[in-house]
Amino acid sequence: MTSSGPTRDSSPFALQSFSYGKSLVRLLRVVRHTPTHHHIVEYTVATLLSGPSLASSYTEGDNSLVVATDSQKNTVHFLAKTLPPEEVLCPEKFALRIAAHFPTKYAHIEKCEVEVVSHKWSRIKLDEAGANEEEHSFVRDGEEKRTVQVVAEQQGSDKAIAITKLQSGLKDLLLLKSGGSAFHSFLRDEFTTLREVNDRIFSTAVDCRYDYALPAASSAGIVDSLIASHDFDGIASSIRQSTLRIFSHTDTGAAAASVQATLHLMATTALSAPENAAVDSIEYALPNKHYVPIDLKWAGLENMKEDEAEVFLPQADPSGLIKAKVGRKA
Ligand SMILES: O=c1[nH]c(=O)c2[nH]c(=O)[nH]c2[nH]1
Repeated sequence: MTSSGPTRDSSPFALQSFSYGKSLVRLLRVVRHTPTHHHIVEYTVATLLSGPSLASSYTEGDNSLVVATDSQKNTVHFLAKTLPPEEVLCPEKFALRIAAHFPTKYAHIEKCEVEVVSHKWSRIKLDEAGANEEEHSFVRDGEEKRTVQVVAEQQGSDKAIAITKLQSGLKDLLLLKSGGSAFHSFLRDEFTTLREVNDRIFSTAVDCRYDYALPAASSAGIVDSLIASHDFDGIASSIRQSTLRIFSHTDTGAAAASVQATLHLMATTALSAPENAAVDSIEYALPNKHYVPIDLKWAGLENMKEDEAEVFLPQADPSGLIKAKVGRKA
């Protein structure tokens, strides 16, 4: 292919940043522990590659160093088939292996960014006590997802691999409490119409991300050592549980004053748990999905007192959005 544009030297423009890859790579992996007892994971994966020598693919139409996005997709599927089952079943371990693969295999790929989204499949439980767990039958019991973002980069003259980002998360976890949430004593001026409430509905879709502490420098076997030394599934479950606990139990006191205060308690509780010591910082984005009492005065019915109302209108938009990141002090 010939380039029709000006050459790099004569161009008044500079390529300032670039990366390319495949998004929405989907897969389901079945692990057959026995012919009938299975584990499954369903992932949506994205890869993004970059490195200075790939600039010519943009500026000169030179594809000679381009690892095709189709090949990136094939690599994800190959690793899903060939990695040890315990690594594929854990989204963090799978993302680390994919991210390290590209800058390890290709000397000119300096950086790989990977995102893995894990969709929820739970083993079907047919009796209340959960004793009767189906061996290879699963249910999509909610839209919540685990997420992982990893960045692997070559460092130094020996191009050793460093992991410069390992961020896990939880998103689309839809929660609602029908009481035990307040919002009052906020700034009032000529723009204020909101009534103060001591009790209201609080609903949110939790978006939570947490960063793992990482060694500053690259080191041989960094991915192996991260995989061996972290209980990623245990940490994900601890953070999910503490998020649910704070959401449910924060009915009174300072942490119940607002979504802001509840969010802060969620974050500090997660960081305080000894099992989460490997987590450096945690951030939440909590929409405040509004439900407003419906006026039924036309029928002679009182339904407008926030703590006595029984029929509410879910509001599609707008919603509040409360965000914060909390880290450990140095
Ligand atoms: O918890 C809340 N925080 C706010 O900042 C806010 N603003 C608002 O209108 N409602 C709420 N609720």
